[in-house]
This record gives sequence, C-alpha cells and structure tokens, in this order.
Amino acid sequence: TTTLAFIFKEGVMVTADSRASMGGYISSHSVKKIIEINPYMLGTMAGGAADRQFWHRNLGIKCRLHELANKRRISVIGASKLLANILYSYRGMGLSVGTMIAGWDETGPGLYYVDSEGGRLKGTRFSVGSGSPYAYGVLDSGYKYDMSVEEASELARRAIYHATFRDGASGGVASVYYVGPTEWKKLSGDDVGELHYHYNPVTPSTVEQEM
Ligand SMILES: C#CCCCC(=O)N[C@@H](Cc1ccccc1)C(=O)N[C@@H](CC(C)C)B(O)O
Repeated sequence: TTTLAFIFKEGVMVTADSRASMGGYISSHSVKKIIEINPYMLGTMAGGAADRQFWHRNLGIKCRLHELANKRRISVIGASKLLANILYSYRGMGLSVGTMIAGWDETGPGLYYVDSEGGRLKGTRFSVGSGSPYAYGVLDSGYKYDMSVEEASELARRAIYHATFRDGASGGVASVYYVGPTEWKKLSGDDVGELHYHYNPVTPSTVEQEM
C-alpha cells in the first residue's frame, strides 16, 4: 500500500492506491483505502485488509455518537484520539494498522497519523505504507505550501504513481481526494497503468531506445 496526505494553502490533499496483496499474490485491485468517515473527514488505511474494514466503520460510529452527545461535529484531533486509544487498547494483539485522519474543523485543516502501536502524530505531510519511501521522494521534492488545488492534486497523483511503479504491494487505481473548508471532494481516480503512459509518452525516440 501507498497512502499519502498533506496540508497546503487550500486544505488537505489525500491520496492512495487500491492494491491488496498476500506475499506475491495480488488479492485485490480495487480496495477503497480512503474511507469517508463523514462529509468533512477522511481516513486512510495501510496494513491489514480486515482491520481497515472494521476500524474505519468503528471510528465512523464513534464519531457519530460524539456528535449526538455533544451536538457538534467532532474535531480531527478528537477523531484521531478516539482511534489511537482504541488501537492502543489492542496493543500486542497483532493488529496492523497505519492510518491518517484528515479533515477541516474549527481550527482549520488538520492531519494526523495514527498506528496500531498507539502512535499519534500531528503533521502537514505524511506517507504511510510499503510504498511510502518512493512516494516521499516525489512528495518532499515537489511540495510547496502555496500550491493551487490543481498543482497539489497533480503532485499527490504523481507521488502515488511513482510508488506503484517501484513497490510491488501498491497498484491499481490512484484515488485523489481534496478536503476543503466544508466538505471533501473526490478529484480523480486513475488506473496507474494509464498514468504510466501519461508520464512516459511513447514517441519514436523511446521506440528507438527499446529496439
Ligand atoms: C493473508 C493475508 C492478508 C489478507 C490481505 C491483506 O491484508 N493484505 C495486506 C498486506 C498484509 C498485511 C498483513 C498480513 C499479510 C498481508 C494488504 O494488502 N494491505 C494493504 C492495505 C489494505 C487495507 C488492503 B497495503 O498495506 O499493502
């Protein structure tokens, strides 16, 4: 898996691939690794496929209960603490979860990294999963705070593409979501095979090289 998210001038960009693997076997090309917790918050998932299904449903329920009890939307900090505390209570029981919570609340755009070791980090730029070293290479070299939504979504998509090119556990579709002040929007979903020819157009000279 390769997931990444970063805060920039216009909000938060969230991107992930869609491959599930079991060793060298690819068990799915269409896993939704960006989970729509509610209309203004997204979660990403790397690690165990079963864990993804359960924990983001579980988190969605806890966030909704918080809203009903407090008559207000839960903050990104609050949602990340709920998830970190639940995961911490399962420490040592073999959970494998590396997740990010991205959203926009009264304090502005927020991004947290949470994992099944119980770690929780606030940040502006994360990549999580087996492909993250490759994604960081593109992300860290291209990141600027003052990007437009178009520039930011292209940087995110490119970072995921390069990770799927080098990481055997990443692939399928690169999905790009943007979190704005009032809600998230899905911007694109491209098969990385098509992205390959988008970034590496075939021209007579490349045909020469491969001859
Ligand atoms: C057997 C088995 C695992 C079932 C499929 C399964 O969870 N694959 C895992 C990798 C993994 C994890 C732990 C034990 C083995 C294999 C997987 O593909 N994770 C991706 C994200 C999830 C949400 C799809 B990614 O992190 O690569």
